[in-house]
Amino acid sequence: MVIVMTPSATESDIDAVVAHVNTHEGQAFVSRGVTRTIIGVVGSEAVLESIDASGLPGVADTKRITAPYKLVSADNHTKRTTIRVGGVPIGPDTFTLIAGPCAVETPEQTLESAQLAKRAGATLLRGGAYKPRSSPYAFQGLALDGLRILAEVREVTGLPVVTEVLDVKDIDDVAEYADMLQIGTRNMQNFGLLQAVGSIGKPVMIKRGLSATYEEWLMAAEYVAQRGNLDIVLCERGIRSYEPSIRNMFDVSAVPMMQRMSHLPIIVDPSHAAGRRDLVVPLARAGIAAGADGVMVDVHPHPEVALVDGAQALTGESLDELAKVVATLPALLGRTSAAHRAG
Ligand SMILES: O=C[C@H](O)[C@H](O)COP(=O)(O)O
Ligand SMILES: C=C(OP(=O)(O)O)C(=O)O
Repeated sequence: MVIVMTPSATESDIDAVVAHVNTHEGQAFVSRGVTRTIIGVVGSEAVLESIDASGLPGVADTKRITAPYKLVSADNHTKRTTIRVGGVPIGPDTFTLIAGPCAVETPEQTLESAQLAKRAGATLLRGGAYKPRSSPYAFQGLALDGLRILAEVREVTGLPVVTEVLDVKDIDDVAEYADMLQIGTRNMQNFGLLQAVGSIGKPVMIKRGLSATYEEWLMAAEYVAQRGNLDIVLCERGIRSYEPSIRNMFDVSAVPMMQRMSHLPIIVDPSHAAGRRDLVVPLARAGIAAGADGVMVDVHPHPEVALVDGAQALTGESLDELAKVVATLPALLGRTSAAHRAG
């Protein structure tokens, strides 16, 4: 970490900062320049976490340069990044709705879901062909057949496809059909998978791990970036909590925090956070209001017979309600809707 002093900082301001660092068991190295003084601070992660010098007299800025994630860090980025998925932008100036079925079940169900999604304002289609299920006896997805269905539905609707890859052995297949590859919550720290998707040159969405800290999440993104791929979208999807009436605890702070810690786009998935239809739109509203660059939701034409996560799928009135929110709220916050732009 470095602490940058203002040009008018006095010797006693500098001494006070050094004393502050020392009382937190850090080591301070004072470097005096022509116009200002910079204090380098060395210490363990915990020590650096505990030192907050930002409010001390004469301090202009504090910068952590010891972050274990560097390429995805906000440091040295004056503007947050916009990435493109099949021509659709995701970034700070636009708002992107990604919607579709949790799982690809049949060609008809996928097409109907995509049409519902598009009508609600989605410009990207989500849908899982490889499903990460808690039970090995639960529906695991249609695999390659599911990918082919997604590609057919893309042809008909024009919606680029976001779909999950679970295993390194499937990356080539998924990359052949997908416009963006999704790393699910359960694989956020599957480092071999992260490195492998980082090498294929297609956008990657990284969902926050079930109990991951912000730093762990960004280190996961760093694994992808380190392989040369900076086209990464972060997705907050709720974390494990002790509250049984909701599936996961939607962490709205993750949105502004990711925007402070990283230059990458951040979207939210209120469906997997809530696990129940009646909470999806309120959580989507909260995510958008907090500054999310997009929202990803599950939709299904007949949730009562869905093979995965029917309880959280939007349909009918709940989907209409979401459509109203995405048509109005992002614009109020100065965002334009992310229309498809080729190239
Ligand atoms: O996207 C859906 C996931 O595969 C699903 O949420 C997994 O959860 P479950 O297998 O515990 O139902
Ligand atoms: C499995 C999914 O989500 P998560 O990894 O967040 O559970 C999904 O989006 O299909």
